[in-house]
Amino acid sequence: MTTLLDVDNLWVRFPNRSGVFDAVRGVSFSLGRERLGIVGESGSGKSLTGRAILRLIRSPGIVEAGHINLHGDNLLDKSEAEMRKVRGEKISMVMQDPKFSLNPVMTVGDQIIEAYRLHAKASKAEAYRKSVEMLEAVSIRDAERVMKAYPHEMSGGMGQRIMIAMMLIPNPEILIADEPTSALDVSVQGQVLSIMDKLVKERGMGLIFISHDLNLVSQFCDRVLIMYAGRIVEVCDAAKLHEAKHPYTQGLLGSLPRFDEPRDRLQVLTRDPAWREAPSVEGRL
Ligand SMILES: Nc1ncnc2c1ncn2[C@@H]1O[C@H](COP(=O)(O)OP(=O)(O)OP(=O)(O)O)[C@@H](O)[C@H]1O
Repeated sequence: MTTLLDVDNLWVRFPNRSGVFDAVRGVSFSLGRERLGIVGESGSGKSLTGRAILRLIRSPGIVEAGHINLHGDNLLDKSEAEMRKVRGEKISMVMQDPKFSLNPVMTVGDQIIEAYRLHAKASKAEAYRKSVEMLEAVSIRDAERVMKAYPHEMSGGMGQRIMIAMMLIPNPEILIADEPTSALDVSVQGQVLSIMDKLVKERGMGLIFISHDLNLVSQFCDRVLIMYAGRIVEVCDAAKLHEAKHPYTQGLLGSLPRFDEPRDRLQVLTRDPAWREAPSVEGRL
């Protein structure tokens, strides 16, 4: 499989009064034209890993890595202006709550048209037509009405699909989706997942899907990196996640409620201090 992105020995550090807190500790992995899940409990470093790739870690946070190569081109060597281009054209990121990403005082239509015209020379009428098409492509019915609406008038699922539509305008090669469906109800979640699935299969996009939901990731992704305390503790084929070997992954799986095997009590995850110290596992293709 072609490697789109290669992350080598990534660290994210935050200086504090007592020294430095290492939130991501030497993570290495690659991404092909696949659905790569990153799972782990809250605070394990999943979101920071995604943000660090796009160089979105704010000061005083520090990002260090051997390289973050996009087609062999190291993103760490790029200027801020070049990074804006990467973010606009090559790698897009969808966050959990689209309401924070959409401008509240502009109609949905004006925002999509503006985003479209930033990337392609087009008349307003042409951009309008394309924008309606884009909304239809993410299964929004009544797209013309939605174009006239403001973000607060949208449901969470609708907002998320609009964000995805906007992210697709530049036809990015990589989409980083950070808990993109956790605020959505199950049927809308299914629609959003199937849109992302299509992008991977039909456009050959690479998807990094960050989630704390192991069941969802095992069903939706191809490969999974399991993170604990800023490191990758295990890498699995998603379909084989239930055969995972690391006690942390087993513990996460054991603490999930199941319908087929009702349990009186859910397992409590006891953490072994040695897990923190073990070197990060490589998640390369
Ligand atoms: N700006 C910051 N300053 C200091 N510590 C931070 C900062 N941002 C994140 N952290 C810490 O880094 C760790 C990893 O954060 P991260 O957001 O990557 O976790 P996560 O695995 O995505 O968790 P969640 O599922 O809750 O989003 C957490 O302990 C968090 O408190």
